[in-house]
Amino acid sequence: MKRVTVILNPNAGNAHQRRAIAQGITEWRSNQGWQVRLRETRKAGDATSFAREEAKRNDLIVAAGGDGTINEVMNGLVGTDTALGALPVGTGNVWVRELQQSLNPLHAARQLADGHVELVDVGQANERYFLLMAGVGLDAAITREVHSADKKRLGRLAYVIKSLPVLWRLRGTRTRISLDGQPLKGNALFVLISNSRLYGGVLNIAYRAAMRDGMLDVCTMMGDSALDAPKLLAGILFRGYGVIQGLEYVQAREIEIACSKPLPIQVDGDAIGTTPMTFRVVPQTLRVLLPRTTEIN
Ligand SMILES: Nc1ncnc2c1ncn2[C@@H]1O[C@H](COP(=O)(O)OP(=O)(O)OP(=O)(O)O)[C@@H](O)[C@H]1O
Repeated sequence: MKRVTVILNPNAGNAHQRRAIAQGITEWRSNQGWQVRLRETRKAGDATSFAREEAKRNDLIVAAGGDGTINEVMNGLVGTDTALGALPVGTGNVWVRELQQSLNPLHAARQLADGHVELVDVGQANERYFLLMAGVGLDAAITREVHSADKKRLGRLAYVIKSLPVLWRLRGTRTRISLDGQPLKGNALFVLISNSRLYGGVLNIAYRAAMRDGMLDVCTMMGDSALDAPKLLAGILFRGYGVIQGLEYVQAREIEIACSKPLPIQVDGDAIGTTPMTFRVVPQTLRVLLPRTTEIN
């Protein structure tokens, strides 16, 4: 018998999605014979402490929330034998999209019942682990402006609206990056350090990323202001890394970033601090439960 704890962020999602989760749990109990407990978070940070506690007595911890809740749960599971599962109740649901898992929580629960476990790499930003990616500069500045009420009201459109004033103010910041000891300097607009491929659920920026290769994929976007953004975006879409000026793609195990002024940093969609920061890969350290048909890169 499988012992499972579902950690639910009651702030994410709507009543319809929560009913679907309750239905999924009922099916796990009756069809799979799983012993399932539900715990609801009350504040940011709860999901990590709950996951750490529950990892001692469970085979599987399921994060029911958005990517932020999944990130908090995986921070409590790294290095344990307990697997991470996800039920999508968030705004972006990038992890669930990356796994080609259903965005309907009940269908996603059925896929997990029939799923398989794989061991994957995670990234680390100073002490904080990340599953998908870390962003320095532009995207973290936008993330800081998007509050959970905005996401509830506007969904993913909140990111588009909040990006406009951030883009207006955007200026390149003198930045030194060390990629496994190799220096890279320039005026950074945005640096993406990725463990997985799908950025924001829509764009394959780190198109070579693989979650079991023991590497992080680093995309650096240098420039003076948002006027450089269309060129850089075209470079990303047409894979012009190393060809378009200011756009580079490198794989590394350890990345240090320092800037002339502190730049914001986000991991898995939540703002966590500012530069300077060191990022590293922790290879094959997290068990994840995937739909049967999903093959992880
Ligand atoms: N009960 C709670 N009250 C307030 N904040 C919470 C609670 N539970 C979790 N959080 C915080 O809310 C953040 C965002 O939640 P979550 O990721 O689940 O939803 P979302 O932001 O709508 O989705 P996405 O990350 O996919 O955009 C989490 O990173 C976590 O720190």
